Amino acid sequence: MLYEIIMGNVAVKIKDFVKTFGQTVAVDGLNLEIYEGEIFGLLGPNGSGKTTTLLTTATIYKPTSGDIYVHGYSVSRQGDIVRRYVGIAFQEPKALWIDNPYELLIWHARVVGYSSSEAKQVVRDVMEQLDLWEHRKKQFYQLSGGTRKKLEIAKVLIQRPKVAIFDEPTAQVDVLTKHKLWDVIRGLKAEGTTIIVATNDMFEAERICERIGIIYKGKLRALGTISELKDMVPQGDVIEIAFDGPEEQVKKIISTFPEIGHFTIADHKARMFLNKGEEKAVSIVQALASSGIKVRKIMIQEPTLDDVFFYFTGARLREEHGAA
Ligand SMILES: Nc1ncnc2c1ncn2[C@@H]1O[C@H](COP(=O)(O)OP(=O)(O)OP(=O)(O)O)[C@@H](O)[C@H]1O
Repeated sequence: MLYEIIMGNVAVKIKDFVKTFGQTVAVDGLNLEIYEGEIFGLLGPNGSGKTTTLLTTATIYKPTSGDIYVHGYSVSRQGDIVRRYVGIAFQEPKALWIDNPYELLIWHARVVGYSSSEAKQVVRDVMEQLDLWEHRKKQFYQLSGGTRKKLEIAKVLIQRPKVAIFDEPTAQVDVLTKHKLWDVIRGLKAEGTTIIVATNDMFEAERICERIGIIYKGKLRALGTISELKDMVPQGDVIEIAFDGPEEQVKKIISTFPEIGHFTIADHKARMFLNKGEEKAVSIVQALASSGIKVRKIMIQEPTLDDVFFYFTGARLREEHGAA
């Protein structure tokens, strides 16, 4: 685990939330609570309803039915108050009628309440922090994908909202920049910010999210910490042991462990499928060793988040959008 999770006050409560666009049901009865100070990940492939949920939380859309509450305030009825709590980094910069990144961030800083001189200072600080300063006067079309993402994230850093929302913050961004942006997000968490990240990248989810909601076709399919979700996959862990000794004997020993769902033995290698493999591996190795079997190599593999996603949805995250 990356962080200790303390389930505290609810920062965002999503209650029976439905959003339709014409005939399209984008979100279909979502219920979810996000706790103050956590990094929560909404994990799902393109089109699963993540952006719609985030944009509604940020009061850009209104729910078709149900509601979302931010620190107790309804996005449907108290949007003005909700907007004081929420900041969002969109998938792509908007407001591109503004001349350049610097002017965009100055405009944003003024909107969120900085005076003119404060705005200049905070914009410069944040642009320097994100290595954006050299791009400040460029045209938007000249910016790389990574720089555009940073620009959106800069808005959140300027605003310092209580609830910070990031919609696919590192999609199509190079690895170095990804790490930098993840550090920025962790830094906000360290300051006590509640963070919601929408992602279809399981590595991103593993790196930064403490709890995850798996969303697919507008519905929540599973919820938990990453290790809880992995443990929910029946016999999701694999222990592979290479050994010297008679295979028949190894088969007998392994059969005495009821927690091993099934196993195969071939070429002096046993592959066992079970849950909580890390906890069980020691006793399996001890049982083999005390019967005179020499264990040459042991490998424990837990399910990937893609396996978890498949278990709950029948679909693959990777296939549907090709995450690296
Ligand atoms: N403004 C809109 N008008 C019509 N349909 C929309 C609109 N926004 C989203 N949808 C549809 O709602 C569904 C959910 O889309 P949404 O953007 O919320 O998913 P997502 O998981 O965020 O995916 P992506 O990463 O592609 O944004 C999709 O079928 C999408 O086509």
